[in-house]
Amino acid sequence: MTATLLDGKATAAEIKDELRTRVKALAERGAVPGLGTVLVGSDPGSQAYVNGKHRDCAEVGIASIRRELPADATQEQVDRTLAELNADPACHGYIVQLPLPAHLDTQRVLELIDPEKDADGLHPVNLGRLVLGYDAPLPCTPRGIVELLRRHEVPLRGANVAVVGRGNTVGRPLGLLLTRRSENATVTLCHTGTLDLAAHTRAADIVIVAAGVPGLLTAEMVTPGAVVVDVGITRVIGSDGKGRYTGDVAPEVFEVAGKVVPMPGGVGPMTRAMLLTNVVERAERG
Ligand SMILES: Nc1nc2c(c(=O)[nH]1)N[C@@H](CN(C=O)c1ccc(C(=O)N[C@@H](CCC(=O)O)C(=O)O)cc1)CN2
Repeated sequence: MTATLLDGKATAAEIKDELRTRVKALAERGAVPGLGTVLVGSDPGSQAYVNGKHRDCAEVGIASIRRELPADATQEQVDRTLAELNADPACHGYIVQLPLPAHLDTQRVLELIDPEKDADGLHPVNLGRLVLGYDAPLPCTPRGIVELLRRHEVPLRGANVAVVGRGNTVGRPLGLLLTRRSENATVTLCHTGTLDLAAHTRAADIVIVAAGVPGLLTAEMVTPGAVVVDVGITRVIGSDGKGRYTGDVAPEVFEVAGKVVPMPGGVGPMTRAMLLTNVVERAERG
């Protein structure tokens, strides 16, 4: 048996089509949603991701606002840039591309984003709102995973879900999303302190791996027919000396699982689509 692939790229394209219609409706009311990005330094990977976000904006009709600072930018310069975006009425939401250079205080930077303009949904106020079940921009990767599973009719209600990884951007908020009444899944949040990881993943209907450990999830750790979601994305150097990205799911898992969200082509494109969704929703609220 080979698993059915849940295509994040195609699903993200569908979502972008829907967003294009919503953006047109906003334009008829004289409102153009705007997404801002703040890039500090010239890391090629981060530049590529930021360029991708602006390409996505152009595709759906969202206005792009780009702020670029040198790698040696001071904390003050960054703070000033965020204050400008917070005050800019054309900017409905923005993100600070991570990781930031080591001399900058990432937590301070994230906290300086106006929570109402937090397109990544990572501000402590918005994570707190998620805990309390209040309306808030949702973190893009967890939201993208839930949306992809929903659109591919993977039942969540009553499902046993093992989430591997307790990071603040994926694992922890994903546990919160999946246990909302609207999803009603039962979540086991596994991490480096988990004693018998395989026992938890084998007991799960859905296994979501966001550990950043290439090949961590092997075939013996998955019950036949389970749904597996690969969130891992680690840059490795192949035997040919070339760099490439690899996920957390070992290739043999595809022979055991019923459905797999692969990397590439799964969670990454959905994360990008959810960023656009957060900005359009913000603009629709006026
Ligand atoms: N402020 C943020 N910084 C970072 C985030 C984020 O969500 N917000 N995530 C990553 C980088 N990132 C977006 O910024 C991102 C990474 C990967 C993908 C993606 O689509 N990946 C492809 C595979 C790799 C590739 O082709 O480049 C895939 O999964 O198919 C999208 C966005 C860190 N920083």
